[in-house]
Amino acid sequence: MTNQAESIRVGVLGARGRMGLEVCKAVDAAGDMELVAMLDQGDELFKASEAHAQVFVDFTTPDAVMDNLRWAVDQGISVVVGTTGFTDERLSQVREWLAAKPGVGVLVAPNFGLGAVLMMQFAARAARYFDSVEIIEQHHPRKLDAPSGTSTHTAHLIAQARAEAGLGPMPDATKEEVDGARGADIDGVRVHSVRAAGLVAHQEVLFGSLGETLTIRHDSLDRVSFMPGVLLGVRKILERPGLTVGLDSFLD
Ligand SMILES: NC(=O)c1ccc[n+]([C@@H]2O[C@H](COP(=O)([O-])OP(=O)(O)OC[C@H]3O[C@@H](n4cnc5c(N)ncnc54)[C@H](O)[C@@H]3O)[C@@H](O)[C@H]2O)c1
Ligand SMILES: O=C(O)C1=N[C@H](C(=O)O)CCC1
Repeated sequence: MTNQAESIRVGVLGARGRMGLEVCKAVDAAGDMELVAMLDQGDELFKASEAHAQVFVDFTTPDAVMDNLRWAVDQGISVVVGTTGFTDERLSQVREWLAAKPGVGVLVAPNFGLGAVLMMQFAARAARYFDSVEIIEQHHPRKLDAPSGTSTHTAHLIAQARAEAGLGPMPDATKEEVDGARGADIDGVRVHSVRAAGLVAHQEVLFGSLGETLTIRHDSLDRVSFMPGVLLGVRKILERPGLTVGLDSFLD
């Protein structure tokens, strides 16, 4: 049963989108949360502060998210962000805004699937033991960006682990005859983006070494897979001022 006195007041941005609709349902069904605002493109953000939202959940677009974040942080509203497109420059900008608002928290998580978080952790752990690694991410064809936020984050983690282990570039004698044939180069890791009807969100990390390969794969078969992670973010963000990147540190 909802205890109104302790409920977290949540506003959803991108509420009419694929993820936003799912988040509204999950927040509405959570006994410890109250859905106080459902906003999409064209709606005025001040409606959420009028509704006294304590936390925003943003699943909008890479073009929209920074303006939303700026406004929320200025208003003292903490934000759980699933929207992709976060470069190092964007993260530095958010840190700057937060420096002026010490009580406010922002969580930017490239993937809220708990299995996906583990897949990234396992990939980072395996990285030092293999000569080669490539990432194949697969998504539905209405996705606006490539490569995915998850694959970019995974590539950063792998590159960091390889650098810490003193590994050099991967063996690869191939001359690319057609641009793009070898995928995108993210921190020295090749990332291949597949878009096909019927898919939701999937990623394989393929490692190779002498006479063996290791494949780590995660599949989100339905957008409900992201909801436990989103709700965890909402529950924890009010105790986590400043910027947090990735859901990892919110897990026990
Ligand atoms: N982190 C994760 O676990 C995760 C999971 C799924 C999707 N995503 C990301 O979330 C984002 C949204 O994905 P989606 O599939 O729901 O997209 P979508 O296109 O279905 O939904 C986006 C919604 O945002 C709305 N919107 C656009 N500008 C807005 C603004 N200024 N204010 C409020 N709403 C605005 C659009 O009208 C649309 O309804 C993408 O960046 C996607 O990559 C992240
Ligand atoms: O459907 C999407 O869009 C997704 N985007 C995220 C990404 O870019 O990694 C997470 C998975 C779903």
